[in-house]
Amino acid sequence: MQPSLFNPGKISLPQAELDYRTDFLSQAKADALLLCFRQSLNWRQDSIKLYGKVVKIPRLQAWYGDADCTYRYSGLTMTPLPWTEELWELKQRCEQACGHRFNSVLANWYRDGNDSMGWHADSESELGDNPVIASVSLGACRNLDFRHIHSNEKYRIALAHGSLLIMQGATQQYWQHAIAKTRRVSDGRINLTFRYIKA
Ligand SMILES: O=C(O)CCC(=O)C(=O)O
Ligand SMILES: [Fe+2]
Repeated sequence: MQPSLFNPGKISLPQAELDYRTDFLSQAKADALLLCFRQSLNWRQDSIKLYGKVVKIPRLQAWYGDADCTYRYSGLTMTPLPWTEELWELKQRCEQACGHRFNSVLANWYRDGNDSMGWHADSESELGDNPVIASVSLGACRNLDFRHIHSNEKYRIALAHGSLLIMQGATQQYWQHAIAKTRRVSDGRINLTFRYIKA
C-alpha cells in the first residue's frame, strides 16, 4: 500500500492495478464540470428488481457514448445518449491519461450522503477481460471501498473533487467496490466511469 517512487499515484494491492491521481483536473475545471454536468446531463432514477420487488436505485444515472454501445448494468439495458461536448473533451483527457480508448461513460449523481452504490465489480461481459476503467470524481468527497472476493482484505480511497482513479488489470476479477451511505456528507457528488464496450 506504498505509493511507488516511479508512479506516486499507484496503489499496491494484491491482484489489482489502481492508479489514483488527485491532480487530474484543476480546481476551476472541476468546479465548472460539476456545474455543467449537474445541469445538462439527462439524469434519471432507474429501478431494479430486488428479491421480486421493484425498487428505485439510490442515485441518479445517465449513460452516454457511441451509438452502438448498448450496455447491461445491474439488470438494466442502457442505450447511450450521444456525447456532449464536455463529456467528449473529458473522454479525450482520460484517454491521454490512461493510454487507452473509451467509447462510453456511465455518470452517477449521488445527491447527498444518503445516495450510494452497493458492492459490485465492473465485470459485465461487454467490458471483456481485465477492463480499463477511468473514474472521474466531481463534488463532495466520498469513500470508495474495495474488498477482495477471496481474502476479504479491504481498502478505502477518499475520492476527491477533480481526481482520476484508473482501475485495470485483474482488479474487477478479484475485487468488488462500493460507495457506502454516510451521514457526514450533505453535498452532491458526480462520478463518471469511462469504459470501452465491445460491440
Ligand atoms: O461513484 C463511484 O466512485 C463508483 C462508481 C462505480 O463503481 C460504477 O459506476 O460502476
Ligand atoms: Fe463500479
